[in-house]
Amino acid sequence: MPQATNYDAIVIGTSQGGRFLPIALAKAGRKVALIERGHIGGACVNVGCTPTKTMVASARLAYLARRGADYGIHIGPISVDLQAVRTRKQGIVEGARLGYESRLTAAQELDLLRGEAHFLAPKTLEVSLNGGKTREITAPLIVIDTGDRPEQLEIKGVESVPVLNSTTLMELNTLPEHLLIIGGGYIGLEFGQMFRRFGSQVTIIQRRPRLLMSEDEDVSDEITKILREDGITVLTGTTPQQVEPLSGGRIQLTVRTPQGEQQLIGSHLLAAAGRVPNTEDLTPEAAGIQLNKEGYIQVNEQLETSVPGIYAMGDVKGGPAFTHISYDDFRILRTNLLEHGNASTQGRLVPYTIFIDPQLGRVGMSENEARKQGRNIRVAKLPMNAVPRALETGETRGFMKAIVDAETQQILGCAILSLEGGEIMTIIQVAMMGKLPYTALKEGTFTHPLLAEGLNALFMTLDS
Ligand SMILES: Cc1cc2nc3c(=O)[nH]c(=O)nc-3n(C[C@H](O)[C@H](O)[C@H](O)COP(=O)(O)OP(=O)(O)OC[C@H]3O[C@@H](n4cnc5c(N)ncnc54)[C@H](O)[C@@H]3O)c2cc1C
Ligand SMILES: NC(=O)c1ccc[n+]([C@@H]2O[C@H](COP(=O)([O-])OP(=O)(O)OC[C@H]3O[C@@H](n4cnc5c(N)ncnc54)[C@H](O)[C@@H]3O)[C@@H](O)[C@H]2O)c1
Repeated sequence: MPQATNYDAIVIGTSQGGRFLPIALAKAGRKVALIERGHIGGACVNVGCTPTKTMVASARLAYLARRGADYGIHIGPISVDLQAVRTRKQGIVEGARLGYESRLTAAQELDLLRGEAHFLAPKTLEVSLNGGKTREITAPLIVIDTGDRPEQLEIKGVESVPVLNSTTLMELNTLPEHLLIIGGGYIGLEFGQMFRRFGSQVTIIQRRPRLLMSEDEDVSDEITKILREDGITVLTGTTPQQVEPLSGGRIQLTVRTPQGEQQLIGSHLLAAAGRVPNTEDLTPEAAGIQLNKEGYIQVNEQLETSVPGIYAMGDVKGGPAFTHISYDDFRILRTNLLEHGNASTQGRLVPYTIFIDPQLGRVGMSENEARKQGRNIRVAKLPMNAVPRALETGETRGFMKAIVDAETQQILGCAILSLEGGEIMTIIQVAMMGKLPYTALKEGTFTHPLLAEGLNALFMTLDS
């Protein structure tokens, strides 16, 4: 093998964090190698946020079209062309990917290596290039942004049936007649509602007692009610036992429910039971990088691994798995590596939005978390049917809820289950960032009739 090429920095993975950091390092005059084995842009652009939210938009249109008559608009029978939905999705994904690719290839002092990285030693990597050759490269600074992938199902008989995951489900050209979904988390819920709206029968099988177990009970319960209203079968506290193929390509799934064993028959099976980190192929053990028991890379608050000079960002380090967190990891590393700062993950707000309809926008503490910490709290809650904008648009499902510190009047967190719940949550997040007391939102003048105006009424519920 030829001699190793020396770089100032190596970044592995081109996701939201991984593609910005090498550009910033290169702009600062460092000689940088960026390695990517798959599509440029990582999971978010190619198989995550971008394609799903594009398809969620198609599904919402189908939903609204079916509700046309409620608004006095008659448009005839509705049909869904899944191939056209997919083509629209592919166009948006490819456009985004090409944009990222051209920015990376145009960057000076940056070598984009298309292949898979494996550690040979703490500061040395071998890259198996996509063309078949290998290269050895070294750098004093290495940043790992290799992400994660769908976890495979461990159910008796699983090898005897085709199992879809979040990536392959989006490549179907024909609509599943009955989609069985294992897992009642983000992916199970977003795809469950999407395919129900496209016209599939959908059953969600959730092992834990509630959907979205880390949310408060009232949030989980309201979401379950909404999904059931939409015609989705939601089975909670239910464990898949065995799966087997039936004639005609159908699939039989035996589950243990709180009421006893039950047989479900579906046309397709989706694994949405969590994700596992992309660490095996990376051979981090060759560098002495410590992993936790689930295989995630252990980092400190500055994102440094157990090996000095090697950092990890994004999903591969465990914890909240969102694109904006991967991007914030980039900010931390840029501050510390290029600006002599001391940024850390400590105390950062982790907002997120689940793109069901109505959306669930969440930030800060849940009521359960605040009570567990023994905080003296007050809880503001308002059903969406008390908000004029929701009534006018016919989108009254859900509620707004905020947790307030009874002594300081500061907002500790919120759950907004509403049309554009993510945007409304962000208004509260900004108030939290500015450390405003809840009274500032209670008394603020907001445009009538916006959904945001509902924040006045939400916090007024604390007057009584
Ligand atoms: C269906 C779905 C929907 C989602 N929706 C949202 C959403 O709406 N909002 C949101 O915030 N988050 C969403 N997420 C989560 C989001 O996609 C991830 O949190 C985000 O992509 C994490 O980025 P990352 O930095 O960890 O790297 P990733 O995006 O996981 O990218 C890692 C990259 O590293 C490459 N790689 C891996 N190993 C190697 C190796 N050894 N050598 C070379 N390259 C390697 C991979 O090919 C990949 O391109 C969704 C995820 C999924 C699956
Ligand atoms: N809108 C968003 O931001 C968004 C959307 C999609 C995915 N994501 C990210 O992707 C990650 C992965 O999503 P996910 O939904 O796969 O995982 P998840 O961890 O959110 O949910 C998995 C669910 O499957 C259940 N489960 C696990 N094993 C099971 C089994 N054998 N039978 C039945 N149920 C089982 C779990 O109880 C859990 O509720 C999320 O944590 C999230 O960070 C984010």
